[in-house]
Amino acid sequence: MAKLRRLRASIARVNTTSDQPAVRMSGLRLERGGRVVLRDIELAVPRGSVTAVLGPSGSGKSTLLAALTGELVPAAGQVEVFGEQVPRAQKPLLAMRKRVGVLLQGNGLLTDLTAAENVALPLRTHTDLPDAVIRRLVDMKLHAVGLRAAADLFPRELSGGMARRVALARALALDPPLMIYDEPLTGLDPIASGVVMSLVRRLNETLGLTSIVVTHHVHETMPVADHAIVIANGRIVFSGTPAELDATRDPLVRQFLEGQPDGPIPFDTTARAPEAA
Ligand SMILES: Nc1ncnc2c1ncn2[C@@H]1O[C@H](COP(=O)(O)OP(=O)(O)OP(=O)(O)O)[C@@H](O)[C@H]1O
Repeated sequence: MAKLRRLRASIARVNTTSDQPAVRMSGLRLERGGRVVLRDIELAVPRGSVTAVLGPSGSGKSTLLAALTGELVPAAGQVEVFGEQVPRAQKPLLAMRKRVGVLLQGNGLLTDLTAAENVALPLRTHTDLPDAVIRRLVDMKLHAVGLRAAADLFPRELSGGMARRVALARALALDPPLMIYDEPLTGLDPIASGVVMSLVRRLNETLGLTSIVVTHHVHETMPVADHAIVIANGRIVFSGTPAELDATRDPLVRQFLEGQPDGPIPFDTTARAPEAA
C-alpha cells in the first residue's frame, strides 16, 4: 500500500514538472564589468519548443546564455532549468550542465581527433560505458546528423557545414533534454545554413528536446522557430510567434529586422555606455 502511495506521489510529481517550462527567467538583471547588460528579463521557454533569441551584436545574447549555463551569476532575479534554480556550487552545476547540450560558435572540435572520436569525447569523460557501447552511441549520433560516412574524417577534411553537424552530434552525445545553439549559422553558406536549421527542428521533434537558438540570422531561423524574443537596449523588446514578429510595427524591432543603422538602437552600444566613455 505504502509502495502504491509512493508510486502515485511520484507520478503526480512527474505530471506537475512536465507542465513547467524548460527554462524560466524572472526579474533577471545581468551585469558585466559592473555595467547592467540586461534588466527586467522575464522569459518562459515551453518544453518541446524551439525558441529563438534574437538581437543585434552586443545586445547581450551571449550574456543571457552565460546566465543559463551558470557561468554568470545574476545581479538580481532567478534562472530555473527544468524547475530547478541554476546552482552556484560547482558539483550540482556540473550535474546540471550535463543536461544542457551547447553548440558553441566555432564548433570547438579537437583537430587531432576524428569526427567519431570528437563525438565520443563527452561519453568517455562523463560515463563509464564500455567501448563497444560508446562506439554504437557515436554511430547513432552521427547518423542523427546525417554524417555516419564521415566518422573517420578529421575536422580539416570536413566542410564548414559538416564540421558544425559533427559539433552538433557531440553536443547531443549525453542525450541532453535542452539544447542551446549559440550562433549556429556563423560562417555557413545559405545551403549549409538551411541544412543546420532544419536539423535543429528535426532533432527537436525526434529526440523530444527543447531548443534555444541564439542568433542574429532572423530569416534563416524564423521558419523553424515556435517562439522568438528580441533583445535590444538592455531588455526584451519583443516576445511572440514568428508571424507576430513579422507583423510587428515596433520601430526598435523593425530597425533590427530591416538592418537599418539609424533608429532607436544605437549603432555601437558599448561606445555609448557611460563606463566606456
Ligand atoms: N566579460 C565582459 N566584461 C565586460 N563587458 C562584457 C563582457 N562580456 C560582454 N560584455 C559586454 O556586454 C554587452 C553584451 O555582450 P554580449 O556578448 O552578451 O552580446 P551579444 O548580443 O552576444 O553580441 P554578439 O552578437 O556580437 O556576440 C556588450 O556591451 C559587451 O561589450
